[in-house]
Amino acid sequence: MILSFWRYSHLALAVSSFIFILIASLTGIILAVEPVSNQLEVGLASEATSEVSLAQTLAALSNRYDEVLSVAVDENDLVKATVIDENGDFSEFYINPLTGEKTADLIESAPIYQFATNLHRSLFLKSIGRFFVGLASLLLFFISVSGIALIIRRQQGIKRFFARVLRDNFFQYYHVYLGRLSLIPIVIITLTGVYLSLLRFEVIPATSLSHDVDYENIQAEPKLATADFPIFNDIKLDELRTLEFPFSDDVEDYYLVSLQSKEVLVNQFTGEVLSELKYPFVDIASRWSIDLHTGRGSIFWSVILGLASISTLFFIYSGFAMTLRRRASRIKNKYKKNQAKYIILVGSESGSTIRFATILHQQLLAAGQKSYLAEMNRYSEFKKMEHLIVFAATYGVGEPPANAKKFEKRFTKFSSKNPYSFSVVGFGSLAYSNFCQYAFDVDKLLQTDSKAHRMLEPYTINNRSWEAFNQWVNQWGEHVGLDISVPQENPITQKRKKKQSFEVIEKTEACDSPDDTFTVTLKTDSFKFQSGDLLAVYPNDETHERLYSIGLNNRGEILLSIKRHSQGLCSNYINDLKVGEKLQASIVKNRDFHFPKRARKVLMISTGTGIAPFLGMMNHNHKKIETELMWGGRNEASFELYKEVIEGNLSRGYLSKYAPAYSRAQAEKLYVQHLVKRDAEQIAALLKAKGVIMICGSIAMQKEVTATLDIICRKANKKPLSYYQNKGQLKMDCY
Ligand SMILES: Cc1cc2nc3c(=O)[nH]c(=O)nc-3n(C[C@H](O)[C@H](O)[C@H](O)COP(=O)(O)O)c2cc1C
Repeated sequence: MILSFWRYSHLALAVSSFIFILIASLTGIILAVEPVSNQLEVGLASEATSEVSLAQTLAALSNRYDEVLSVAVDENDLVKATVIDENGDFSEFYINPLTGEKTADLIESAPIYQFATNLHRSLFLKSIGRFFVGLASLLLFFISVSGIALIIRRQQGIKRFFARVLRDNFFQYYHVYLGRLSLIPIVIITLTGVYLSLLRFEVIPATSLSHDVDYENIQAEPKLATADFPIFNDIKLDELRTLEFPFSDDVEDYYLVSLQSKEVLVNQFTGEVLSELKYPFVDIASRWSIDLHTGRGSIFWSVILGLASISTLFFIYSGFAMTLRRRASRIKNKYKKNQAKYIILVGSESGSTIRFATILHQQLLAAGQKSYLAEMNRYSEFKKMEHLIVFAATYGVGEPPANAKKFEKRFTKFSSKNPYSFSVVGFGSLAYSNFCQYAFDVDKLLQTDSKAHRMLEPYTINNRSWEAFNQWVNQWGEHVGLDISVPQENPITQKRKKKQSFEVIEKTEACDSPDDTFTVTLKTDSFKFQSGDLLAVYPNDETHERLYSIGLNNRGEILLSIKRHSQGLCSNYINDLKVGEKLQASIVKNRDFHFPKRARKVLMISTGTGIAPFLGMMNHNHKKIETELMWGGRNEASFELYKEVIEGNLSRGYLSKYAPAYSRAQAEKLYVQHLVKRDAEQIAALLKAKGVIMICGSIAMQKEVTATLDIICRKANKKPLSYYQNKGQLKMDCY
């Protein structure tokens, strides 16, 4: 519920103000360039410093010009003067404060900046426009606040606000990632924008100082030369905002000196201070607001403001892309809830699970079955229900998604009168330590109903795998006696990966290996990839793909290790390829499973063909990061396939240690989790010292190893394994 509130607020605010924010961001980008170009343009003009006094500058100016009207220091700290020259002409320019010499003309704002300024400030609509711009600024501030709440929730706590973001999909990832980076500038831009609007509409009253001068007793004697006024000798140029000269020779007219924090009136003949008043807070705050909002005077801050504006454009785009994706997964039903025999309930946060559920729902309808699809929060009594199917994603720390939070309560409230069968499918990601936890919780809950009969064990689907979903539908169809199947081509991730030919340049034969395993080396020209990325191979048609973990050999070619399954379409297809032949495949980036660039120590754990990415990683461990490989296979003979690479890397120092766990080499079975347990102390120390553990291989092995690691972490380091996983110290790619 909490999440929904923030999410809907975030979205509603964004929708209601998006046009204004779009205009403000676009013009903001243009306006951020102006202070930078101004500073570069007047780069040679002299700066005001604490070395030069106002008196020195005034003396220099009076030697050069007939009449001086004012001296000012601008936001770039450059000194400018307004003078009347020998021809009686009025001019304003930058000066050298020591000589009074003109150094540069004043910069005129280019038409593009004037246009952008007007649009940015008032949309060319004067007061009404200014009002909407101010309001949009306030709304953007609230969007930022609701965004902070969403990030805290997503990152599982305020303390983890800046912890690594686990990558779910492109838009979500960068929305969060950039959101955190640009948060502070955006909050500053919005608050200062609101402040300036309040000032403009006099909600915050503008201040003017009211000096109390004793005109009765003003003296014109003793007369001093301006350059000898003690106050002008005391004022250094870096303290000055402006100095306005007296209008006339009347003794009542004075010098008006604006300093950074106060305003001073100075007798034009004697140099006596007539009045001195500090600026009120509103004035100081206004100057700060203008500087912070416009970036004037600071190239660094202008660049930050420009980047924040660009990020805002990305937030608009990615935010709407995510929303459209969610809306695309709205639920439609043909039958009423009490008419349907098949009830499909779905728990989904960002909508993808709804799309899987919809596909099953449509297949059932196409097969002439009465199916009803609903969100888990809408659970109630379904009078004709015979089969309940729950598709549940997991969020937070093994928690239900937003539209399933009320499920438990409703499930205990509404009980079914008739017996029914149920099957739970969990949607999650192995990148999280509580893989599909919520689906298991739902399965447990359903088992408490005496009318319910569990037809299938909970089935888990990692990263929206279409293949896994396909398999489950077939399995479930068989159990309920329905001939249904899902489309072969994944309609959810329609975006096709770019395919290319890969040439086989080396290969071993599965039949020569005791484990029916072989390696194949492939070459391609243009794809960029790293060890740990995946190769999606298409055996004979476009629809079936199989993913293999890539290792790079010394020449930068792809090395795959594949176990041939007797019925395996893809493994047999690759095994039958001859050197020189080509296969169609594409690269799938797997950024979360790349070799860490900065870790002090790395422990690689794998079984069977899961060794492939690690072979590649060690081949390219040029920095010689201390790296150990634990590998589980049947016996020494299984190791033969990889022996040359491993021994070569051990002797080069690219691999520090190789620890095998041969399950069948001795009477008692030895698995990698036993090695992990044996080396518990070193592993706990490795994690403490910011080392990284990488796991690749079967899911069964992954479960055993992570359970053992969790015990070690809790015992030795008093922290769960998820603590290290969240810090990016545990990387997994299991299948
Ligand atoms: C913030 C966040 C937390 C997540 N937590 C888990 C988790 O604890 N366990 C898990 O298996 N998957 C977790 N996932 C992965 C999602 O369950 C998975 O991406 C799922 O396919 C999303 O389905 P949906 O699009 O229907 O919401 C998480 C994803 C995000 C963005």
